[in-house]
Parts: sequence; C-alpha cells; structure tokens
Amino acid sequence: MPVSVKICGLTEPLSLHAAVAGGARYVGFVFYPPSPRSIAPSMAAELARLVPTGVRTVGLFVDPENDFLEHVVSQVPFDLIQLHGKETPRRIAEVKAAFNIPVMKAIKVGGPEDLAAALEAAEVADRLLFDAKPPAKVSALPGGNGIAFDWTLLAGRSWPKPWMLSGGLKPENAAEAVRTTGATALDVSSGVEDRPGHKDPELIRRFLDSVAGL
Ligand SMILES: O=C(O)c1ccccc1NCC(=O)[C@H](O)[C@H](O)COP(=O)(O)O
Repeated sequence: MPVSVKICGLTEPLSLHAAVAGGARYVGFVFYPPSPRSIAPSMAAELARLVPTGVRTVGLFVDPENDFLEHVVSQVPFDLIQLHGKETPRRIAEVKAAFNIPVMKAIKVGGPEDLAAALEAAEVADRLLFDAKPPAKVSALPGGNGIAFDWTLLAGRSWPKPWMLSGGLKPENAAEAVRTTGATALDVSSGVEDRPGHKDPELIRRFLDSVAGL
C-alpha cells in the first residue's frame, strides 16, 4: 500500500504548493497560539482554497473549547480535526458530535505504558496519530518537537482505527520508520523546516520522494 503523507504546520502558499505537488495526501494547519506554526483562521482559509480535491485538510487543536473550534471551523473547511492535547474519549466524542467532522486523536508515546490510551481513544476517534511524548521542560510544545519515540513499540501491532506515525520524521529516516512500524501514513512538521515554523519546499519534496516508492 502506498504511504500517505501529511505535511503539518503549513503557513504559506509556497510550502502548500510543494506539499501538493509532491503528492501529500493531507495538509495540516496549527491553531495553537504558542506554536511558531500557529496560523490565523483567515490565512488558513486562503490556503485551504488552494488545496485540490483529493488532498485532505486537517485542523490541529490542543484542548480547544467549543467556542474556539466554532470560530475556526466556520472559516476553514476541514476534512479532519486533529486533537493534540489531553482530550479524553468523552471530549473526543463531544467534538465529533458538535462539529460533525472526523477526529484524529494524537497519542503521545514515551514507552509501552502509553499505548493503552490508543485503544481507549480508538473507541470514539476516527483515526489515531502516534507522536513522541514531549520533553518534560515547561516550554515544550505538546507536539511538533522534532523528536522520535522508539518505533519498535509499534512493530507488529495492529489498531482498530487507521493510524499515522509522527514525531521526529525527516527525509533521512522516513523509509526506515515505515519499515520498522508498518505505518501506511506519516505526519511530519519540523523535519521539513529550515527554521522553527518555516517549511522548506525542498525538504518537503525530499520527504515525499523518500517514501514514494515504498
Ligand atoms: O507543530 C506544532 O507546533 C504543534 C503544536 C502543538 C501541538 C502539536 C503540534 N504539532 C504536531 C505535529 O505537527 C505533528 O502532528 C507531529 O507532532 C509531528 O511533529 P514533528 O516531530 O515536528 O515532525
């Protein structure tokens, strides 16, 4: 099965074009003000207009209130909402019911003990996203930190919902990540940036090329 790629944290047309031209199947926009990739809903709406049919738009939120979701969702058409905070299964179900948009829940993995949360989330979420647990320091973002977890934790496992692998992926390790985990979908952000929050079209192209033949 060909590997689908999500390029997350897009903020400008040039990198969006690079993602689409290179074959990305998902493009993600971050609505989390502390992030260097955070984007205004109006700008995300402009970018979403450039996304062709067949490429899915993803809105990334961290423990969002319904009012904030409403504010963004009323401006930007999403195929998927990504919840990247501490949302419980109950909250995931609430978001799905309130906005009628499929939800992908991020599972933060530091060790084997963290994988039980995936099974709980899968009871309500439409998709799972395995990401590295953020570092303990206070300033760390809940995701998009460019760090990988032990991929062998996912080797040979299966999950009740479609899933993506993320965390510290880059052009140099994406193929190995696929071989180790069996992932059929990858999500990358900082691994295709030349500085925090700024996507590099050439790195996007190289990332997509690195998994194109798998
Ligand atoms: O990207 C951010 O700034 C961010 C902020 C808050 C929560 C999640 C965030 N990013 C998540 C992602 O972009 C990806 O889903 C994933 O974590 C990959 O990140 P990276 O390791 O940088 O490739």
